[in-house]
Amino acid sequence: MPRTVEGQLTMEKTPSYFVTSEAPQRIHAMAKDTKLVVVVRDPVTRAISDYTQTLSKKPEIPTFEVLAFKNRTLGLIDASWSAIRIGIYALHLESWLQYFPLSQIHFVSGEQLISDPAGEMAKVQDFLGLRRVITQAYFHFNSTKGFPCLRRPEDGASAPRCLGKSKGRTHPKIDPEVIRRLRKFYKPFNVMFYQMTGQDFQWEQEDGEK
Ligand SMILES: Nc1ncnc2c1ncn2[C@@H]1O[C@H](COP(=O)(O)OS(=O)(=O)O)[C@@H](OP(=O)(O)O)[C@H]1O
Repeated sequence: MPRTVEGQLTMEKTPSYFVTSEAPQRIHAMAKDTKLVVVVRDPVTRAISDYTQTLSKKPEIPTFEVLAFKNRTLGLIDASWSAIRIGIYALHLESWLQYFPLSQIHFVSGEQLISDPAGEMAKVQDFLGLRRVITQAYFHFNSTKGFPCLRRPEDGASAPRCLGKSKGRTHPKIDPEVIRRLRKFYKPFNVMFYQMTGQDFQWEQEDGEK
C-alpha cells in the first residue's frame, strides 16, 4: 500500500478479500481504522455471473445446473463450489466482524448501483467522509449496454466511459427449477445477512434471475 499523507485517502480494490478468511486479521493488523466497502448483489445472480465469467475463459466446463448440485435428485446444493460459496455473505461477514465494528463496513447494493448509481455513490462518499462530488451529472444510462456509464462533466462533450465487454455480459438461461432451489438455499443466509447488516437487500422479492 502506498503511504498516505495528511488529507489523502488511499483506496484499494480486491474483490476476493471479502471471502478470504485471513484478510480481516491482516488488514486489521495493518490499519485497524480502515474503512471497508463491500458491493453485494443477489447471490443467485452473482453465482450465474461468476459462472458466465469462467465459461468465457473455459467454454468446455459443465453446465451451471451440473456444477450447482452435489446430488441433483436429492436437490443437494454444492456449497463448496466457489460460485455458490462466495454468495453466503453472512458467513464471510462473520469473520470481518471479529475484527471490525459494523460501523466501519459499508455495503453497496449491486442492484441499486445499476438502477441508481448516483444515490449509491452518495452513500459511499458520505461513509468515506468525502464531499459529494460524484453526482447524477456523472452518470449516463447507455440503453445499448443496459448499464450506467461514467461521464466527467468537467470534460465537456467527451463521450461517457462504459465498463468493458467483460462487465454486463448476457447470462446463459438457467433451468428455473434450479434457480428456485438456489433461492431456497440462500434464503436463510440472506435473512441472517440482513439482520447482521441492518439492511434489507430484497433479494427474496421475485422469482427468477435478477
Ligand atoms: N455500470 C456498470 N456497467 C457494467 N456492469 C456493471 C455496472 N454496474 C454494475 N455492473 C455489474 O458488475 C458486474 C461485474 O462485476 P465483477 O464483480 O465481475 O467485477 S470485478 O470482478 O470485481 O472486477 C457485472 O456482472 P455481469 O452482468 O454478470 O457481467 C454487472 O452486472
